[in-house]
Amino acid sequence: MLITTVEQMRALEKKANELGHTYETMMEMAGTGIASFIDTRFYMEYEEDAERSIIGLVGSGNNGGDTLIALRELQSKGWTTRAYLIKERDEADPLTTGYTEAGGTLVKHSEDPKFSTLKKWCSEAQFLLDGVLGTGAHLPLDESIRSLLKAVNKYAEGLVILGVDCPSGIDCSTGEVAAETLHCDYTLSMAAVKSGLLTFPAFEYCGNLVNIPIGFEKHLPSWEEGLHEIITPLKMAGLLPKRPLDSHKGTFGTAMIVAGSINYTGTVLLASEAAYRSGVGLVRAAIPGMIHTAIAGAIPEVTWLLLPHEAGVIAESGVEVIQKHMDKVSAMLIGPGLETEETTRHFLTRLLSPSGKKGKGSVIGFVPTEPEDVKPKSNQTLPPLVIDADALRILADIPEWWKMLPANCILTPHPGEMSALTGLSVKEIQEKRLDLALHFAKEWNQIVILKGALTVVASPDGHAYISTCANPSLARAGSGDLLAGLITGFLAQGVKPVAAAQLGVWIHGNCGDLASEDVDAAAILPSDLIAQIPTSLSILRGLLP
Ligand SMILES: NC(=O)C1=CN([C@@H]2O[C@H](COP(=O)(O)OP(=O)(O)OC[C@H]3O[C@@H](n4cnc5c(N)ncnc54)[C@H](O)[C@@H]3O)[C@@H](O)[C@H]2O)[C@@H](O)CC1
Ligand SMILES: [K+]
Repeated sequence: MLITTVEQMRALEKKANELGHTYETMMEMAGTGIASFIDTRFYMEYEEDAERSIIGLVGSGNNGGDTLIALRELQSKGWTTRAYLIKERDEADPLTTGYTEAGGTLVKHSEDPKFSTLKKWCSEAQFLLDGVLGTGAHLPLDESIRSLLKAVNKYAEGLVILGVDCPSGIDCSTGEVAAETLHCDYTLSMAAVKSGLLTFPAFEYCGNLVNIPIGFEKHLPSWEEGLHEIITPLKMAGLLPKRPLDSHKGTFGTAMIVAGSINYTGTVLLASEAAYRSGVGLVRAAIPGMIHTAIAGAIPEVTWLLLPHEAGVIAESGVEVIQKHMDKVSAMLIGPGLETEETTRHFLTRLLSPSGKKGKGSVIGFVPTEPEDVKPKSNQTLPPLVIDADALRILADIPEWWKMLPANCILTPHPGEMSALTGLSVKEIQEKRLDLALHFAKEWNQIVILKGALTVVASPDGHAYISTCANPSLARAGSGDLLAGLITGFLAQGVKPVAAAQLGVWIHGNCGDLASEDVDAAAILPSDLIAQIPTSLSILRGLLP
């Protein structure tokens, strides 16, 4: 599903119109598409004709036009339909006459100044189509529209509300929301979701997003170029790595998880288990050796690489141990629970960069058996990387840190880490999530996953992919380890970085939705989310032909 700004959409429609796919045709397709979605989606639930009753709120613009056509089509499919005209439309408007000729009932607000008909209709209907305002809306709302929406808010309780293109009262460019806006159960987006809806609080009013094609695809074959996308399960299913029957563990790669410290042990387990459950052949966790006994029994499948430590954090000389064991590692996650001590900073910079300077710190406790004179390999020899959590914090303190990284690493900052990396405030970041993620992905030449509700995956090529998952069960310590582990697991199986990032983000969000289906989200732990990965994967595979 694609995302457009209002300007992009207008330009596309104009071009299609010039090429002979007229505005009238697009509106006809919009209206019939809405009707067929509603009829198909709700047919089984509301089989009795008497139960299939819908009111359309019809505004004066094209959004109202879409709505009249949809009502006409539903009327001819056997629904009981009623059109409530907010403002006068032209007497000779063919959309109005087409609707009444199909047998539809129509009332004008001027004939119902106290909304008594509206109230009665609401009490008799199951569905409400909100076609008051579309992309032409500008706030503040006129008093007439405010009073109408207020009345509907009062009378339409319990109805299934479907927004035509957007919930009326939202500015589709800025995302600004009028207080009277109806909370929709579905938003039926014409051709693409309008970008303003993918901001808060606008998104909270949209319900489920549905795409309604308006038929300009064949006239504008390259219309999708340059548009951002919503991460959809259907697309994700196509990105899953294949599982050939004659496979062996080597077929699915090896993920190395460089993580953990004396204070953060569980993080290693969460990331490692998530990587395994993504389907990877082997997970090797590179940890400060002293925490091994505490966690080794927790997941029998994980293999370990014990690194030297200083007071419980990975020590600089861990670099040589890792470099000796890179054979077959097909993706690496660095960061969860590392902490940011001096020796770990040196460890990270030397691991990432051939020019990383040796630090002065001494190694206490574990002494590596590997020789000390192994030269750091060029950073270009590192496998695909995911950089998360404390590794991001460490990098943030290094001027032009991104130059130390190979291109196309996956960085997974939450807004606080993004703030450390960019020097911007969390507020500034949250206000312009999409723009900033794209800006910095390009500047750093890295894939940026800006986490949080409506997570953005921004690629350095200027494309962004947005998750429409907004589930508070994901907002908990440890949830990020799960995401980073999943992505690393997919990378290790050979999935391309931008695809692995999207797969991880979708499955992570879906695990939150699955885990909170029948229980309170407040009680869900990241380990409950991990338990949902197999179900989530089978949902995706079930979508494959
Ligand atoms: N242009 C096209 O080719 C297509 C447009 N489509 C539909 O058309 C919509 C856009 O149509 P329009 O440009 O006519 O815009 P709208 O249907 O959003 O309505 C604009 C009208 O609302 C009034 N208005 C705007 N802000 C207001 C406010 N705050 N208070 C009171 N009145 C206000 C304007 O004066 C104008 O009369 C889309 O959202 C979509 O539903 C679809 O039919 C597909 C094709
Ligand atoms: K609308």
